[in-house]
Amino acid sequence: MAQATTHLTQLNEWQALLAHQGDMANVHMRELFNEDPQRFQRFFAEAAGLSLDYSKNLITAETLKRLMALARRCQLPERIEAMFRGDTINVTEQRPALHVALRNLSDDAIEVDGQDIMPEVRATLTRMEEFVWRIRSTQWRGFSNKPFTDVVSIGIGGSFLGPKLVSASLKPYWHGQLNCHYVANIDGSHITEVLRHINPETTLFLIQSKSFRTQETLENTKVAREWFLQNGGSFEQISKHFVAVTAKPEAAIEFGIAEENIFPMWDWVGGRYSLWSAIGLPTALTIGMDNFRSLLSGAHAMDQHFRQAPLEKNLPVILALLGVWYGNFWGADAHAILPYDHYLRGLPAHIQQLDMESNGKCVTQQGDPVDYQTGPIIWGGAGANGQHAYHQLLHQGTCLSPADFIIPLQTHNPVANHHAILFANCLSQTQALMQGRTEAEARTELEAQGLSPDEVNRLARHKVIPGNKPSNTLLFERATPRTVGALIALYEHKTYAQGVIWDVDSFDQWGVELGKQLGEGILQRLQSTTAPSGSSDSSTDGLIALFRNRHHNGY
Ligand SMILES: O=P(O)(O)OC[C@H]1O[C@H](O)[C@H](O)[C@@H](O)[C@@H]1O
Repeated sequence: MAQATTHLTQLNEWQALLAHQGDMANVHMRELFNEDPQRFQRFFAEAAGLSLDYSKNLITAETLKRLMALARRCQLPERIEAMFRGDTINVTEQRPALHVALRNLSDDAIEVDGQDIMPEVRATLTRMEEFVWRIRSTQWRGFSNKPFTDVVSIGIGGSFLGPKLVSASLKPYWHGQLNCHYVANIDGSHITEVLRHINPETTLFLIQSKSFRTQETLENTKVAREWFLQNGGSFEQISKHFVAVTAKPEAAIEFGIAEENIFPMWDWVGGRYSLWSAIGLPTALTIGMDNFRSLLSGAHAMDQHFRQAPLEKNLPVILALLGVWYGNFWGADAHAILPYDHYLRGLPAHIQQLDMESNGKCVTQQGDPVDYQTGPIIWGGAGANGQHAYHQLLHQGTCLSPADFIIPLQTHNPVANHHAILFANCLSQTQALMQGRTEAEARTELEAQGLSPDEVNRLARHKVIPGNKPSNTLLFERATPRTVGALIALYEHKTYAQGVIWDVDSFDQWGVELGKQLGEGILQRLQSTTAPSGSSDSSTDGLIALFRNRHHNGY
């Protein structure tokens, strides 16, 4: 879909932001807070059980006005509607991106090619419900008639990170009898370590692959099947233990999965947006279908907010525009996701795929090279751990990485005074990033410690913290299925809104394909038992030779 921003950087709204950044360049956030006692209330928004304090940003009301003007000029409201309507917003693959349909709990129809897709979505949820019930109630058992104790999900990328994040986030809701494991990597150690601890009689394998042709997933599935057959299982019993989720059922059947054990996926769901589909089965098995539906309802609440709230109060839009502000006007090329919640520690990895695979693009939807920065490097980890490691760079380093601090008001595990201490750590970080410490303050502190004037002179400048580093604080009551659903959907929509501003296709991932294509040729050269034919660059050839010397003496 063409939009009005082919020359984004030439737009008046873009130029106005450039000029405004010049005005803001020497303003310190300390001053902004001093000048306006209402700053917290002014830059605070809520939706779907999430609260966003975005007052600790390098912004004024004027900044927001100009960012909103850019969003309107880029037709963001129309593009949001286009996504919900099922328009072909994935232009290179010529299809809609309808993850919102998977959590559409309203009665509204959503059409793809004139066909309402909601009946199929609802029917799949009902099938999942029945399946989850049969496993959890022990109606469906393993080959020796024992109930299942372990679920192993085999999948990678979007068929791994999302469900793994949700499973870990909702550990307090796990069914006591079922353990959940994930195998993704084509590194024998991953599957070996999982198989080492489970029993084939009581293990259910879920093969998760939209395309059903992902090398890592298929190779790991072969290993799992072989292990099953060598440890008491038979060919006839495979259907009791192997279930697949895929948009290519014929490939799964050919691979040996029983037709009745295949759950559908659809072309109109991107892998990194698929945890809401049957790809969420490992999660649904462990937390139960009621909780899985709550997860969907949280995401649905965020969907409605994204679709209906004015841009000025719209959480995903605010986060998206702040990202544009820093990436395109302040030179930031990274963004940190810092969950202060043990259960949410997988969030950075999921958002990393979601955001970087969606907006790591260098041409517009029309294929023209962009002359501005698109998606940032997403990184992060759990707080407070990071404070004792990489936060140093946030405080005193030379690169700018705005950060989202994410923390619940209440913990699932009230141990001693831990949660208050955790909360205090989180707030002290955002405060330190914002206000920093001046040289005068550093000197006063050193003098108060009784240091000599020489020592004060020697140390003061090292103790200066520039501050003025932007952060958002995202709060919610507790990590429940509903809030986790809303939180993930928030980042999905932020990603889409940024893709709209940058005019990129947020739903394809052609860059990933090149490595896969080259990998096939290299594998052949590594494994051929005769002298390998073909050559490429000297580095790759040299590394291939090292591997071959180790594995095929003589060649
Ligand atoms: O679900 P699959 O078809 O196996 O794909 C798994 C993953 O692999 C690909 O390489 C893509 O980069 C991901 O977006 C995708 O989620």
